[in-house]
Amino acid sequence: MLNVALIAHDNKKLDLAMFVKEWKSVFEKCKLYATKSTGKIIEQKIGLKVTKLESGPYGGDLQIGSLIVNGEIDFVIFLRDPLTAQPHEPDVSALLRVCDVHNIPLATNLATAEGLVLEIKRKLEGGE
Ligand SMILES: O=C(CO)COP(=O)(O)O
Repeated sequence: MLNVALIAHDNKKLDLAMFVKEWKSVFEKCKLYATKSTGKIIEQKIGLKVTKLESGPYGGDLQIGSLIVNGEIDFVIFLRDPLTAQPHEPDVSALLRVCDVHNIPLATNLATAEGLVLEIKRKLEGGE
């Protein structure tokens, strides 16, 4: 089982939901984690089960970061809003940093997310 964290800032939540819908056949084979509002949208709009953590501004990014440190996340898709300042920017940076510290594949835009989901699909199909 592959563990995937899905996170999106408000202006990117629709993009993420559409992306997850497009690749539902892949994501339904993964264990999904998300920050609270992102997870709710994925559950309600796509019908996938998601383990929901706190909302990003309330520490959810740090909780995902902690899961990464514990070796419990294999892939992260985090659609950030590059045009809006976030009150919890230090938490966002910390999450990105632990991905790099632990060499966890991280997509922060749809183009890279596409590449990442193809890699998830390849792994699920037993590819090395
Ligand atoms: O703020 C976030 C990531 O930094 C996402 O949090 P929500 O999914 O709760 O909106």
